[in-house]
Amino acid sequence: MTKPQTFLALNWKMNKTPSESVQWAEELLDKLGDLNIKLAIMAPSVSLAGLSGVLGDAQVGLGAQDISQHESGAYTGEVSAAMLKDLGVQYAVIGHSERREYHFESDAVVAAKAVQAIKNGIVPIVCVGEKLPEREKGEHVSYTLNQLRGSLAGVELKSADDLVIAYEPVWAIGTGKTATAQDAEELCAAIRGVLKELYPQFADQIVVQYGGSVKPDNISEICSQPNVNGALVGGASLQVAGVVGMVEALK
Ligand SMILES: O=C[C@H](O)COP(=O)(O)O
Repeated sequence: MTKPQTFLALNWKMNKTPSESVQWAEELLDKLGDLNIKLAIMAPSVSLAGLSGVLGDAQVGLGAQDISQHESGAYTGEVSAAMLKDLGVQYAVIGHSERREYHFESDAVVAAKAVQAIKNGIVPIVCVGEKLPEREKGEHVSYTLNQLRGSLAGVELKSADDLVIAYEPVWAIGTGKTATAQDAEELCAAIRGVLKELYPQFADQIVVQYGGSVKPDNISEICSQPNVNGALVGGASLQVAGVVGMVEALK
């Protein structure tokens, strides 16, 4: 199987003001050489317009960190997929564990958001992954695959490029505890198995990322696993040097 192109997605979470974002992106573009991978910034919604202006048609893509499950209407505070698309947004993180935990997003809500994204030409990066108790009970595979099936209910694809999955074990997020490359491969391979059932014609080419304390030192080993096609990175994505380090490590 030919692996899909490696995709490094930078999830800034709730960091950087709009003006800091623009300055950061200008510095990154200045320091980045030619890319042999896909690279995109997942920014807070208030920073997307400014970033869109800076990134333009450059080789760095633009993503949001969430999307409304609704098309439009009386949903105060929500941002629709169509609004994001209009700004030039190409990707959206959907169902991140922080949204599942702090905003009580269920698998059904995650699936509805993924449907909205695809309908509007935005690629959802659908996040799944177990917490520590499931890992300790040895239930991490079944838990994550159940979550995946629920989060993809009713999600239809026209091509492999319509969807990205991120496997993020919650115990490894922001803790400095990285899953081993073998842990990442175990789950990413299992995820691909479910993708083969759901989307047999596209599964081999759907990008499956790993996320959780990824940094320049460990990204290469993790992404060299057969079923790992990139990373969703939080902490190490906040400094330009960290991003340049990860891009270099993947060369
Ligand atoms: O979306 C990114 C993940 O939550 C990983 O965050 P982290 O790299 O800070 O552990």
